[in-house]
Amino acid sequence: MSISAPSNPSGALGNFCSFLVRVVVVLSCAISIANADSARKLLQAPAESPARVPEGAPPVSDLPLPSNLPLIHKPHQRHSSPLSAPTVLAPGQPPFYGPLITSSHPPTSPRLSKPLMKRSASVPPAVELPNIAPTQISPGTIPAGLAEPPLSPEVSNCCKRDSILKRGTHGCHCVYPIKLDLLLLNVSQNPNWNVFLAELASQLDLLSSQIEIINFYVPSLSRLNISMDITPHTGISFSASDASKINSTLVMHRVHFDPNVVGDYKVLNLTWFEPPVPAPAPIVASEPVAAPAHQSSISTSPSPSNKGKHSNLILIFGISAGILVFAIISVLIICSCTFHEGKPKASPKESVKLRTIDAVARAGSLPHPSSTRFLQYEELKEATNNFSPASILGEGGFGRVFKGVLSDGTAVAIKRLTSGGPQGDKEFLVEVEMLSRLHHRNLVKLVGYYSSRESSQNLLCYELVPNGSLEAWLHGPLGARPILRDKDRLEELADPRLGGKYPKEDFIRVCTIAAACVAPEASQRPTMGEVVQSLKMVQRVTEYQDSMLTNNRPNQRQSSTTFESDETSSMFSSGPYSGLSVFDNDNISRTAVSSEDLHEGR
Ligand SMILES: Nc1ncnc2c1ncn2[C@@H]1O[C@H](COP(=O)(O)OP(=O)(O)OP(=O)(O)O)[C@@H](O)[C@H]1O
Repeated sequence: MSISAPSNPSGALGNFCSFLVRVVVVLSCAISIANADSARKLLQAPAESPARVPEGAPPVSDLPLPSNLPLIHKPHQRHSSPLSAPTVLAPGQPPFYGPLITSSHPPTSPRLSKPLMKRSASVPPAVELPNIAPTQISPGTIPAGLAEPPLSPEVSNCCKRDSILKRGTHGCHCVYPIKLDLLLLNVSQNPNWNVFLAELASQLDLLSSQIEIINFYVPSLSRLNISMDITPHTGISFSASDASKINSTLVMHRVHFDPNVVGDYKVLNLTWFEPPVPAPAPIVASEPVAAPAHQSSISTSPSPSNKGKHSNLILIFGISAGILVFAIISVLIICSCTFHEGKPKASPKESVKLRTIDAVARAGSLPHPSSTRFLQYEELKEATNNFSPASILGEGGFGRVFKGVLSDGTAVAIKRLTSGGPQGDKEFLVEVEMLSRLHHRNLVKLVGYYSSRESSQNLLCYELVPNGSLEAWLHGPLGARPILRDKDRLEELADPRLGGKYPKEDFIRVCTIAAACVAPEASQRPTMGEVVQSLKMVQRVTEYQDSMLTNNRPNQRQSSTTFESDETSSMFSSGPYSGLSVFDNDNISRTAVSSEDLHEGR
């Protein structure tokens, strides 16, 4: 019994799985690209949409904004995350004067604060302010009679960029200030600067000690441009809300100075410094210069806005990862199911057989054929009575053949092959595989086999042919040939049931053909085509003679064109029987045989 192997289900499955995996990979790529695009858009959003109100400054964005609202610059960009790139504090509200960038001030005093100097390198010059341009008076000088503002004497190089030394502290205690430039419009001849600072501080909810004048500039007689550093009372920088509050208080003119001291004011610039926030990755999607120079910005890092973007990104990546994992698991499940469906379901009996074959294959270390039964050596040994000489059927070129009966009652002929070595083992198994697939009614069926590399035993088990071989029947002592060679014994070959009632001439002709077929040498035997032609001639001669007898026209036999004789023909063209022609007297020509007969093989 053979077990049909599946038509390579693993190959088709492999192709299917590979297709699905490709689909998943393509989907993943698409998702990644989409994510990257989303991320890029999110990252670029602040720079591309400068008019967007930052979520990070709700106190400011909620405020009613005056037309001359100065914008706040975000000085720190070097270490800032792109998500904390400058955002606009006052969308669509251009300042009346434009911002007064510190760098546009003439370098007057060496006491300009260090952050101011540094920032001038990275911030482009701003809009010119013709109304407040200096006229006759040198910057940093003060007209006679005008009381000079008390400049902060403390300058230190120990602080980092944009930070300044906090006044009144020991050591290098640096803080990030808010820099404020005010244009005082009506400065008295002898203003009390302490009163000015006190008024400013109290109306900004600050302490006087938090404000220090670091520079001044006199554009005209009664006007004075004054630069101040506002330092945080606690911590090292102002919070976004504190900065926004100071900004809005100033620009909305909620601060009122004594008209006898400095008069009204205009806010020229307010810059809020904060410590750089270390970014996890050097993402510099939006450089500081990318922000419009005329717009101040306020940004915190991380601001709530950026947190929101981060959470959006995390959400997108999370969903994408989830989809990817789900797709991969689905593909694996589908592949697994398809693979199990593609497997042939062997019957219990076949399973046992396959297990046996597997076990033997493992033991014998050679792949064993699965298309026929693997028989146990013990069974074969028992069937042949331990390969006793009495069981021998015959011996061929590859070993002896023993007669036996298997445990299930099947009569078999067991051919025990002589060892052919390792190569012989391999060839044996190949042959078994081939023989097991050959099925024909004229071929002896292979029942099973046994093979062991260790014991060098290879046995084939065939169906038993009970009546002996053809050769024995033809050439053996009781066979046909000895009788055919003796004309006196030919009658022994005729079926006794005929009782001698048959055409004797025809019988002789058929015996002649049979004798030719069992010639000792193969080269002397006729081909099958010749045998068929000869038998047909025998039949036609008989029919012709019958017809002649029926019509009572015996002379027509000689004139028949069907069976014209060439006088040289004989029944067989070669061999010892070539001269023997039982048809000679009948003038039967081989050319009378129809062409279709010639195509019949041996
Ligand atoms: N299936 C069978 N049933 C009965 N007898 C068999 C069967 N197979 C072989 N024999 C006997 O065993 C003898 C040896 O057969 P085997 O097939 O080994 O050799 P061979 O066919 O005669 O020649 P070769 O070795 O060239 O194949 C045969 O002559 C026959 O008598």
